[in-house]
Amino acid sequence: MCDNNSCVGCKNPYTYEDVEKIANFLRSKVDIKPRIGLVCGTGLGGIPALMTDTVTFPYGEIPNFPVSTVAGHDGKLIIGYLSGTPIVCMQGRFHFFEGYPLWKVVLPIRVMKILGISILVLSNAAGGINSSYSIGDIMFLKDHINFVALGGHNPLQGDNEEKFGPRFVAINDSYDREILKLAKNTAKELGIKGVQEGVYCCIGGPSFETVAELRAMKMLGGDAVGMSTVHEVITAMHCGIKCFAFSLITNKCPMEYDGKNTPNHEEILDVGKERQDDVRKFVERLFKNLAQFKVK
Ligand SMILES: O=P(O)(O)O[C@H]1O[C@H](CO)[C@@H](O)[C@H]1O
Ligand SMILES: Nc1nc2[nH]cnc2c(=O)[nH]1
Repeated sequence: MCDNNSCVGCKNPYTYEDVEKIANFLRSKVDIKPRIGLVCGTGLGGIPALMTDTVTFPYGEIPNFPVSTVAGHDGKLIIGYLSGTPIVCMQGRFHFFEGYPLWKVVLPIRVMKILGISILVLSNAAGGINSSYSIGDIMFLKDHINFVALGGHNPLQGDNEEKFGPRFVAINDSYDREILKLAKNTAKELGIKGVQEGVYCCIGGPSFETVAELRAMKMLGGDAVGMSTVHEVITAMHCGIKCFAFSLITNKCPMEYDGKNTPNHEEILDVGKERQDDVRKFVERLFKNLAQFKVK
């Protein structure tokens, strides 16, 4: 094991106070107290354009923060307002496959917690496993299957930091039912087509899935697959943040051995661009509706 706090096997060295220092750095530069956090997935980095009164921090300028290495992830933390609500937005996230240990992938969520968020909205690009899904559909997550955690990698591993939450945390109710209801009503209000509700499977990546793996996921009840989100959700649940997540279905997964539907990152980015108007409209209205949402 190396000592640079970056390899997968490294134990999380960040105490609550270390994370607080990062939050204090941000607080020293901006007066806004964010209420909601937003994580923009692959190809969904256009959402921050909707924000007002923004202060932008490239990840490289935040002390002790990781940096984004994936195309479609700009690598900026933006604090400002969305639909009148103070928010903190990650324009680009970190992934396990980038070589970061999971505790580092989720570090921004703990920073957001200390900044004061009580709700986290996450987005991602995902491949559709459910045969009734079409490219461009928006799937609201009702649950997930986390193959990374089932395989032994969990962002909460290592010493537990009690100031964030307990050693053992229940995550059977990760996707807040009330926010999910609000999101469904929001999509209905706007007449957005192709809205689904389903189970997101998380793999480590960066290779996509084999046909046999996809068929196994389908048998287990998975509707879509990607390489992110669930680690952030686990961390948010650990420190008492309510979560809502949605996937943009950017491709149909290859469920047959016929060479069709082979996923590639460029097409995934293109679908993100094609659907950005509806996604932006939805996110803007969701945040407007969330402004009235009382966190219990
Ligand atoms: O989950 P986000 O960050 O949207 O990224 C998705 O897109 C990438 C594949 O093109 C993978 O990283 C997958 O997880
Ligand atoms: N793992 C995975 N991630 C994706 N992100 C977007 N599409 C896909 C996919 O088909 N598989």
